[in-house]
Amino acid sequence: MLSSSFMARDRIICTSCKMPCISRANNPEKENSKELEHILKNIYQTFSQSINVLLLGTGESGKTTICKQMKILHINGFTDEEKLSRIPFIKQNVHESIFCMVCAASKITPPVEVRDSKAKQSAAYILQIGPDGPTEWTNEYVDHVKTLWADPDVQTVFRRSNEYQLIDSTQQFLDKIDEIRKEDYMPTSFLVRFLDKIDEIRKEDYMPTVQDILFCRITTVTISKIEFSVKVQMKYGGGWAHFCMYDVGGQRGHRRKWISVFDGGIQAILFLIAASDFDQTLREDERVNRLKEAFHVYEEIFWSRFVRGAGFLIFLNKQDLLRKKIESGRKIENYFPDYTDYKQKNGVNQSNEYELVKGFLKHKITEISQRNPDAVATHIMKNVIVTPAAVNRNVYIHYTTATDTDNIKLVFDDVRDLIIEMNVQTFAPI
Ligand SMILES: Nc1nc2c(ncn2[C@@H]2O[C@H](COP(=O)(O)OP(=O)(O)OP(=O)(O)O)[C@@H](O)[C@H]2O)c(=O)[nH]1
Ligand SMILES: [Mg+2]
Repeated sequence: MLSSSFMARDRIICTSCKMPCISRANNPEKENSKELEHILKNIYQTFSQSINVLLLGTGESGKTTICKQMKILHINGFTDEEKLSRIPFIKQNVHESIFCMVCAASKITPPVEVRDSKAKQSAAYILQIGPDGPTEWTNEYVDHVKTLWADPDVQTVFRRSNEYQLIDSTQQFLDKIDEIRKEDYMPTSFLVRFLDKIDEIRKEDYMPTVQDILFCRITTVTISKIEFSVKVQMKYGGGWAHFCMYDVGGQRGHRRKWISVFDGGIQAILFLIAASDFDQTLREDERVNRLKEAFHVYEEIFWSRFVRGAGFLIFLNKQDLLRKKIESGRKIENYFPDYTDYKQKNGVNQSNEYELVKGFLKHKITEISQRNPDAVATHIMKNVIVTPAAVNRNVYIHYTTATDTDNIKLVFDDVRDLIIEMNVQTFAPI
């Protein structure tokens, strides 16, 4: 938690004026002090200019999902028009999931044979459609998808999804069909969580829910910007802080565009790492472990001279999936052998494996952030990194589930205060 001297205790907010809005503390001793003048000036400056936050992280770490959450939390959610515009992506995600599993069945080692004759027919049908999906969602198509998803062999392929590239929202989209079919089905956002909504999705009047949108993966975004204002209350003043959040593509091919965003003056970086990625490989290079790549990229960005002045926050994201994996017996030490050593040192009084893994990932990040700059190698982004700058900054780590609005609301409240605090300190005298 934060230990800032600027954190809200005496909440003094001026309600009559618009942004930027600063009120003075009603404290006669302090009011005239130089220190208070200085603090107020710094707060004023922070509030009167936009705070640029850059979301970074490798492909599918959850950056776009965080932006969608900011829209829900700070900009009245999505309009009907925006929701409707997501339908093609949702349909594409459903097809991508099922097509991908059918293809993977014969390719993984050992392969999985789909034995049921009906499911076999469905698999052939889906394969013959190809990766782009059907031009129209007919009943025939939907029935084939459902047959496959219900098939135990396809479920086996699904459980082995770390051995090939499957999008994370697969289960959410495909699971819920039966629920939705029920007579007493209430389409609350909780129930409608993108599970096997396929019956629903094919309908002419289908309107995606916020949860559908959160779980929908949109591959086309390379750089997008979202602007919002949040109310901030601090000890000596408060007001509306204006945030500009930049969402960039995270796959290797997109990373060279990151530099153009750095040039705009970035006050804070939210670096996302999909914690559940430990047993998966990159979509763009199946020889490379996803989590190892995330750590490499983190290292390069952390030491980059381009972001020297920026505050740094790390989201260890996809905690829901990490927990599921660990609780189902997946072993992180098979991919990160140093976990065994960490466990021996730290696991004595710790029976909860998931908590230990969380601690281990945090430890890895701390280790990277404390490395001797001279030892920092450059990997993928060698054109961006010049000389590692002398960086002296704290590293703040949050465990997040980007698809959970409540979780992100809580985390962002902390992050907001921290970013403001970092920026107020930027103006402080040395
Ligand atoms: N279960 C779960 N799924 C998540 C979480 N965060 C993101 N996802 C899903 O992961 C997929 C990728 O998320 P995105 O937000 O598109 O990732 P990104 O970082 O923008 O990816 P690129 O744009 O390719 O760099 C989407 O299907 C999201 O719904 C999470 O915390 N839990
Ligand atoms: Mg994205």
